[in-house]
Amino acid sequence: MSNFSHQIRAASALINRLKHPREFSRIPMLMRSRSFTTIEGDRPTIVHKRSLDILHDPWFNKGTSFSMTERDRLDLRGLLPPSVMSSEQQIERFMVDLKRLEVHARDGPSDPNALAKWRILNRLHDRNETMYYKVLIANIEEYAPIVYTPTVGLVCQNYSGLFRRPRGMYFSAEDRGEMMSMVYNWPADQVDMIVVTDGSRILGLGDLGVQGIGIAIGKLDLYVAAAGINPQRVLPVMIDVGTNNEKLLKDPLYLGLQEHRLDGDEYVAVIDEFMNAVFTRWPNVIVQFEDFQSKWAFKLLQRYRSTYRMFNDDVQGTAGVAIAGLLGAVRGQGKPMIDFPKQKIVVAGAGSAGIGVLNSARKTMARMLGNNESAFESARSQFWVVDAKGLITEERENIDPDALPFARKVKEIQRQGLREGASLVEVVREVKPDVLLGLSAVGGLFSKEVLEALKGSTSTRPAIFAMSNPTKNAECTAEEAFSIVGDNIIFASGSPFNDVDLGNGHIGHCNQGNNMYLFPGIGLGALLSGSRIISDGMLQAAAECLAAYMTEEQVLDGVIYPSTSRIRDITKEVAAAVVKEAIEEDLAEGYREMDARELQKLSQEEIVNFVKHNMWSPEYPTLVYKDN
Ligand SMILES: NC(=O)c1ccc[n+]([C@@H]2O[C@H](COP(=O)([O-])OP(=O)(O)OC[C@H]3O[C@@H](n4cnc5c(N)ncnc54)[C@H](O)[C@@H]3O)[C@@H](O)[C@H]2O)c1
Ligand SMILES: O=C(O)C[C@H](O)C(=O)O
Ligand SMILES: [Mg+2]
Repeated sequence: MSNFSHQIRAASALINRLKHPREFSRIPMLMRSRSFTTIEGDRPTIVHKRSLDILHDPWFNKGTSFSMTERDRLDLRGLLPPSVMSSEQQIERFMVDLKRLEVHARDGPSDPNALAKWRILNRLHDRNETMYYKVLIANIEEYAPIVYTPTVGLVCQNYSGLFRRPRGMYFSAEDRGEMMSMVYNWPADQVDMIVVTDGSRILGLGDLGVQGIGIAIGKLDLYVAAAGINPQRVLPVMIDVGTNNEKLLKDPLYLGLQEHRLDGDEYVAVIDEFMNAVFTRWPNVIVQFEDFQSKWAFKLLQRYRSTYRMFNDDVQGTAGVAIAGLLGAVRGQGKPMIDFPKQKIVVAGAGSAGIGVLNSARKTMARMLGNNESAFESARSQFWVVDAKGLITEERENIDPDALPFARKVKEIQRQGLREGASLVEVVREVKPDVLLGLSAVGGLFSKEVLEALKGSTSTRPAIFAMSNPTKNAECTAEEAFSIVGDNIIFASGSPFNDVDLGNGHIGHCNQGNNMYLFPGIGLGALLSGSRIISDGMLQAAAECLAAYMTEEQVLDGVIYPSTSRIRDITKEVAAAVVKEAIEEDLAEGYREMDARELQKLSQEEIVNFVKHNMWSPEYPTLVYKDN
């Protein structure tokens, strides 16, 4: 199908799905004629170790849950207290310990116990993965902010002190020429998902060097919890090419290479070598690039996306989540989706995330306007982009080529009473936008003055997206947004905030606009489709699916993203949408016994079931010992 007709079809499908969100998102769960074997099925797991080696292996350890017969078979008798516990009892004991620290888990770093909770959870992760994921999945709303954003930011900042056991792999600039053999040091013969970072832009915390590995670990925790990727098949990776963080360069306890970052061709050669090595050992793996500084994020994406199964979460995952939220904000104003191209959008931040969102929002508008050149051009004029130097116009010197398509024309902005470099408050005051979206990494950027200016918005219900992470980098808090701009707004933030009591019996809803709603489904869908690449269409399908997940009633209540507690269900739907799109684009090559021809035959409902039955759940398998 040509790109053009595909996009037309996607636009009408989007409108259709959004008209009938329930039908699309609540596919009946009953199994139909076709049945699928799960990745694991009910087969026992073969282990080649016994005794203490089993107890010390978090992949196989069941702790006090080993039955007596298993204790006999695996030479464990006498190595554990005699009482055999059910996994529920095990969790109950663990939770007593964890709950001692219970204060306000959702407050992230402002919760003085967040790091202590992370430590307790991390120790469980290190000794018993099945139980760890059981706890995480059952309490995802409470513990996502601990193992993921925002606490993971604090973990990365304090990594040298927190480091106990290694998790994942480290490839350093000193490993050049060795990576192809090094990948064989990883114990798993099958790896489905790699999240890789070079630590150069960790959340809004800047260059954290080797300490950034925490981000890859946190993202993969969600891959297991939300997408049901088997934890034995995930691999967090840190590519340590040095750091430009002067504090770390001087810190005698820093665990990474204490030299300035490699750059230019040398840097690219390291990443090339890594990609070649991992795809040689695991040809079906999916590699998610995470928290690379913008300078490299786009270049590496362009370099690899048509040859490897990879995507950049900050550019592409964030774009999809933002589009879903922006469409939700239009519906939340009581307007039809098709009004999206009329929205005036001010974006603060023109880095990997901001530019990713802008490109995607512009394309979505253009599709709705007829998908031709003039539609694309007219969509451009809906955006005003402000970066560290103020409003970006054609007069900007040494303009970043990625930002150039969004530079305002001088005549245009003069008419609006603006100029090159105008401040955010001036832009908001003059433009009176429907949406103010922040991906600047500057905490408090949406100051009282800026929020006051937004009160002049021409929208009936202005939307504020304070998407920067972690909490202290959010452009404003939910409290500030509701108290200054008023009750009738839509608010979303990258890190979780509590809902706001508006004092009149009403609640100001705080949405979490975080790419966690998409990346696990994109990865799972790409894996199960067996697509060789991750196409724009697959990413668009993921975003549309998330947008369609919310009902009319919810969006009118200001709820534009689902609750984290729904993340496993959303991920399944998103993955199914990605698989379906891969099939339609003729990219799907199949997964295991489900080859491309079999995939082609599946109905929408069967695709959802196929996804569901390939999601790993944290249940202890029967262990069978076999000599190596
Ligand atoms: N919510 C999410 O899902 C999500 C996803 C990706 C990134 N993020 C967050 O977005 C932030 C930015 O990420 P990035 O990769 O684009 O970073 P980046 O460093 O590449 O870009 C930051 C941008 O903000 C601009 N900026 C700096 N100061 C500014 C100011 N005073 N006013 C306006 N703009 C200013 C910079 O000029 C730059 O264009 C980070 O905090 C990150 O955590 C959130
Ligand atoms: O990690 C997150 O919470 C979202 C995003 O990928 C970010 O870089 O901030
Ligand atoms: Mg990120």
